[in-house]
Amino acid sequence: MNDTPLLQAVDLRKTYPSGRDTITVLNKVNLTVQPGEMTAIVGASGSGKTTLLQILGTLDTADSGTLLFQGVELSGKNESDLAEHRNRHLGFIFQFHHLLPEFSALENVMMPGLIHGRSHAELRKAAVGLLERVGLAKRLEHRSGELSGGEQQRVALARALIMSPALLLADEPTGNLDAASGQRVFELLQELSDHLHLAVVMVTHNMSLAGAMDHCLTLADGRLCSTA
Ligand SMILES: Nc1ncnc2c1ncn2[C@@H]1O[C@H](COP(=O)(O)OP(=O)(O)OP(=O)(O)O)[C@@H](O)[C@H]1O
Repeated sequence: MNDTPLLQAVDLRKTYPSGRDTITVLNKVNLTVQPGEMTAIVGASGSGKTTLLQILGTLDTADSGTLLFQGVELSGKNESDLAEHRNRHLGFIFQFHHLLPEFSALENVMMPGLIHGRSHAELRKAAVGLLERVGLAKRLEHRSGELSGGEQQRVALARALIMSPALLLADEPTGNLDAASGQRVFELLQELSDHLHLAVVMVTHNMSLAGAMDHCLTLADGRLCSTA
């Protein structure tokens, strides 16, 4: 059996300049994510959760430490290789979802696949399926700028999943959803994790969701620890 972790972060350190000083946001952060595992990251505002997620997604770099994906070190790769890595393996969902407001929900979800040359018919089918699963079957042709905040967040989730990523990095994906929609999004992620081995690393302030995931880790004082 291949037990190479999907993602492994070793001794990540990240500092930011702050006036004459530097602040250490991450200090020897270690994290291992196996295929299909759901990991919650919780912590106080400003503790570095978003910074960590961005580094795990290669959207930012650590000052030191190692990041491995399927056993391959990413640290030395150039930007075009990293972009290819993100497109092939990662899905992102952030609080600010960056949908294209003039395009329909369906077009927004299909967009990443169209850019990468997938067939229109196959993509449309997959996008419709995902939008149905996030409860937006009746909003396919709505322009995304005319959807509610929660609906836009669900479109963003469907878009993040259209390329069948191995790892979804999610920053507060249920933050602006009502409880029922948040629960539905969470159940969809659980189903994808169970059936398709989608791994999820999710920053959340929702402790009941965090507690329902395989692992719940707290970021505090630059360190990541198991939540008691
Ligand atoms: N580009 C930057 N330059 C300087 N400081 C930064 C930068 N980005 C983040 N920080 C600082 O790093 C710390 C961690 O920020 P980060 O956004 O990762 O926290 P967070 O845990 O995600 O917070 P929240 O829960 O409020 O979203 C904060 O003190 C923030 O001010």
